[in-house]
Amino acid sequence: MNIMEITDLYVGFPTKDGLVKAVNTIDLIIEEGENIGILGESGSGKSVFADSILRLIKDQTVTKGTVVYRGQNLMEMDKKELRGLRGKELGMIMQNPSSSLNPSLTIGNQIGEAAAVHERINKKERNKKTLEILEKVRIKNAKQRMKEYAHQFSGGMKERAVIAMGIAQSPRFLIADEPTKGLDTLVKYKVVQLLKEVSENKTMLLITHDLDVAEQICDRIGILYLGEFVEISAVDALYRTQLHPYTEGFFKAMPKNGMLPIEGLPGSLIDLPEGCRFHPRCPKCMERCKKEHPPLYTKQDGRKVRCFLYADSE
Ligand SMILES: Nc1ncnc2c1ncn2[C@@H]1O[C@H](COP(=O)(O)OP(=O)(O)OP(=O)(O)O)[C@@H](O)[C@H]1O
Ligand code: NI
Repeated sequence: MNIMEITDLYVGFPTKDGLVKAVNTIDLIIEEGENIGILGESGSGKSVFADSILRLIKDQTVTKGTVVYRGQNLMEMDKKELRGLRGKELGMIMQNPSSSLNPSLTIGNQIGEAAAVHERINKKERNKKTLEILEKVRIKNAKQRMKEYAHQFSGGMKERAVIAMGIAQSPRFLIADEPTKGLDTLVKYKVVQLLKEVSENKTMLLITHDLDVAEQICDRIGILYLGEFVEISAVDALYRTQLHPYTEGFFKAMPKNGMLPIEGLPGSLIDLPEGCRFHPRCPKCMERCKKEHPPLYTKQDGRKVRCFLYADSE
């Protein structure tokens, strides 16, 4: 069953230099229970995409398209309805724990607040619930630690606290933006284990740069380039073979694959490259790619790829 259907999603930021087309355009169907990864280099639009689903983007932004979550179009919902869904149905694990944790509130208070938004519960119940959540994200000595402040927490512990806030109301759908960023290998591994646990029986949209993290957590992956998907595929198939030349480059740029950078720089989001957006950097560029914008082709095995090399494979 589909839990979310995203159609023609577009997000543009008006700036003095022109319209920054950060998401342009995304179609994606997410099935209930799956973990879907969104990968792409810095600036490809991952965070804007995630934020736009929850309508966390400022009002003056130009947004188009529909995001239908369990039959309701989030883009047309009024703010009050939307607030009712956030946290309870749609949980968010924000990028950057340092800015999403309030330095002047204890960790316990913040999680308690996140847990009790829609419920009138007394202090004792609230503390009990907070303790349960902290234990769920495996923060040791939770009773003591809930009285502490963010600055007393290590990087890994802060990430756990942010995850705790995201899952506080047991949402059905979790969005996690770079939850392993800046963590060293061992801590990262533990956070990955935790994300696997907390996403059981949930749907999760995970944003990451990290191919190892995505491989461990996700069932399916979408690769973003300049605000659009260039490839969407099941994890196993994708890690065996990459179809799009950009995806191939992205994999080769990973440290364990030789760290071979993709030549050139991503084009401008204000003046998007004509034709295929990747063509100026593509080692396999053909004449057609310079003029025509390729659609997302669906291959017989279900993999999707936005590249004319696969024009005959549908
Ligand atoms: N408020 C804004 N006004 C103008 N441009 C913006 C705004 N917010 C984001 N952008 C631009 O949109 C593009 C996509 O940004 P986004 O944060 O989604 O990238 P990302 O893929 O999440 O990158 P990272 O991996 O570094 O987190 C970037 O070029 C960014 O500069
Ligand atoms: Ni981001």
